[in-house]
Amino acid sequence: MAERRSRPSPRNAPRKQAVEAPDPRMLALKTLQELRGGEVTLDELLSKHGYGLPSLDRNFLRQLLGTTLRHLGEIDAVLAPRYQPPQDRVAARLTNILRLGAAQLFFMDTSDYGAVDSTVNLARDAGLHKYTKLINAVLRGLQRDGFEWPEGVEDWQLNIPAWLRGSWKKAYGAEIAQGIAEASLGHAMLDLSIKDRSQTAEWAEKMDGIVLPTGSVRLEPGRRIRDLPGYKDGDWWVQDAAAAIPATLFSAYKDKTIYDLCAAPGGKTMQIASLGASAIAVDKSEGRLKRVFENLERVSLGAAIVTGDATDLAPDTPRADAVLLDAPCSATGTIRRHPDILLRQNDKLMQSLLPIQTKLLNQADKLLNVGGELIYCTCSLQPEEGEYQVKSFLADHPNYERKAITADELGGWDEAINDAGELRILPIHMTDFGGMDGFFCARLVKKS
Ligand SMILES: C[S@@+](CC[C@H](N)C(=O)[O-])C[C@H]1O[C@@H](n2cnc3c(N)ncnc32)[C@H](O)[C@@H]1O
Repeated sequence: MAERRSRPSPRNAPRKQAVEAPDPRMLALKTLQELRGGEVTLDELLSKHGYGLPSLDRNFLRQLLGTTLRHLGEIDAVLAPRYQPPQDRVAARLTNILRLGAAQLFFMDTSDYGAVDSTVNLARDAGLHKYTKLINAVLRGLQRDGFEWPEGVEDWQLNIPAWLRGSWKKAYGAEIAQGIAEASLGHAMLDLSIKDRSQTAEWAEKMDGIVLPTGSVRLEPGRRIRDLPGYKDGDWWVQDAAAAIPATLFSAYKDKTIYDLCAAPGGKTMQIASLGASAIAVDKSEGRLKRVFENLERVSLGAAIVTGDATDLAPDTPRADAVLLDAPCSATGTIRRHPDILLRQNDKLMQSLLPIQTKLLNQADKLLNVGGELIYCTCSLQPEEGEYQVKSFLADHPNYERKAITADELGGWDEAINDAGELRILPIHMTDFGGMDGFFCARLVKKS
């Protein structure tokens, strides 16, 4: 399926312009190379590499990378019979150049000539002169023969890595797993949280959006955030509708103190503060905490901010009435927004996060007053990071019990509440409204 994009400045643009603005295709290659490390996200790399690019080129960069990542399995399958990566250190770069070329050829509205020619130029500019003939031959072959679809497979089977397909099938069954996979390859809507929740309907009307049962305002994607009414005055912030649910469960905590562990960039901190509670935002990343400061400032809300590893807080750190733990996770529920997860994440990496989540849960217990509530959530579809973590925490902490999340708290929406009273949101939920990110949330009470 073709995806629309704006055209970048042509490669044969006047020399002066080419020197001033870096080639977005070269930046796309650089980004793909850096994504392989697994640590840095596409959004972080896009802000680094896209910074200062003219907006047309920045859009093209984002679209080229998004398209390549969403179709990576198909692209690799169509390249495989025509190209064996050379056994030298340029192999990864060469493969990524071909992937970018094939993405433009088959999934974007670049002309065939433009896709082949610009990819050959990219290889030359990247210092791979030796391989320009090979690239030209592979892409011309693809252009001539079209997309030769491997037999007996569907696109989601190629584009979603086997470890994810297998884990979703095991957790949810074959049919739901396929639905999750297909939905994950789509595009996400634009969701907003309104600072004054009593004004939600008015803001939705002003922005031509709808109000979801859970209270978020939903807009069509592609709107320029800064141009929307209320942005400058800080009347709302961008926050995925599923991720916005946990903090709304604290509606009875006005004037109470709540730890927001793993808080950056601060979506949930702003929600807690807007409920009239005192938020203590803790995050180990100084860089990401800057975003919390900036966000709070824009929306004129306040919170205490602590920079540090939440698993390593001083033993005399004061306790609070509630703790929200939005633990670091594989984020496999957010592939629609972050298609780089398909390339960066793997089973081993996900497994390596489990002990950190357990440690953070144990620390959350130390910070919570008796009688208080601990809300644990992750934007992962993997039960190891959600249901199993909670089950094992409860087994180790008999002084806790689940407090079921109810449909009343979610505006009557009950599709995602499981038998244990936890929230297990799947990307196939709320399809009539454009779907949801995958998400898990459980509420636990400290009885003694
Ligand atoms: C899922 S994001 C949090 C999103 C945030 N709660 C929000 O709603 O905007 C996870 C965050 O956990 C932080 N983090 C990871 N390990 C941590 C630790 N041991 N202590 C404190 N923060 C940690 C990361 O820096 C990252 O900002």
